[in-house]
Amino acid sequence: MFPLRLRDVRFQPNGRAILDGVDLELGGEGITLVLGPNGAGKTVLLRTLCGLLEPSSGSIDWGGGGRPELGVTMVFQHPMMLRASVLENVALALKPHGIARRERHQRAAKVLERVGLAARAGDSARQLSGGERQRLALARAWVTAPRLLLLDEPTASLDPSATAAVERIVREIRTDGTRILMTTHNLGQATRLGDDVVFMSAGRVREHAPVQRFFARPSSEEARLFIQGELPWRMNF
Ligand SMILES: Nc1ncnc2c1ncn2[C@@H]1O[C@H](COP(=O)(O)OP(=O)(O)OP(=O)(O)O)[C@@H](O)[C@H]1O
Repeated sequence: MFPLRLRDVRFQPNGRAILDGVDLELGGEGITLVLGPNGAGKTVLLRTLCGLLEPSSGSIDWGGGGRPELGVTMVFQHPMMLRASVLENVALALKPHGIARRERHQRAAKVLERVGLAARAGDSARQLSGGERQRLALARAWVTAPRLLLLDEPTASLDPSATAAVERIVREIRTDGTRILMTTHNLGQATRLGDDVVFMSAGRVREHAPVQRFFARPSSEEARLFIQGELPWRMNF
């Protein structure tokens, strides 16, 4: 599946360029943070990689082949919970993988322990708080051991302790061998979690750099201004 190469990828519904010629290459390991101002096309990029949106033109090369049917999973900013128990929400994610019901439940129970939701296994998933929902959504993805996990602002509406819990889980998923591509507006989070940064604006990738270098010496003026606009806010708290 890797290296994953995007060449001149465009998404232009009704002629408006949402992705305006994205070039990007991703190796098989680590956590890549996708940063950029509102409307830059970050979510659209993730949805395109997930197969939810079809590019208007350009090519996406998954390590020499097409997008694998299983192995790419996306967790949305506001994940939908099935009207079922917490355990069932996780176990059902394994159904397309052809795993028997009993084993689905066993694997789901193990993952729920890892995200700190074992005690809630029998509760209705729809009763969970925002932070618990995000942890459940991550468990649903993790249980399938995806090769690539796409996370769209997973901590956008969470308090600091729920955010820290999600960050810990994301690190563990990565340690288990999953490649992660994640959007965030939290620059502190980017420095805590990221190996590298993809900076987007106006539908294009302007910069792709190791996280320290991006924050210390952004190569574009636009990235520098973006960082300056955000960092004082982060440092005041
Ligand atoms: N399926 C779609 N069809 C047409 N336009 C879309 C579609 N999805 C998103 N857009 C538009 O594409 C632009 C980029 O949206 P996107 O959600 O990718 O931005 P973003 O960088 O994730 O921004 P934010 O940081 O605010 O979440 C927006 O103007 C949005 O309205």
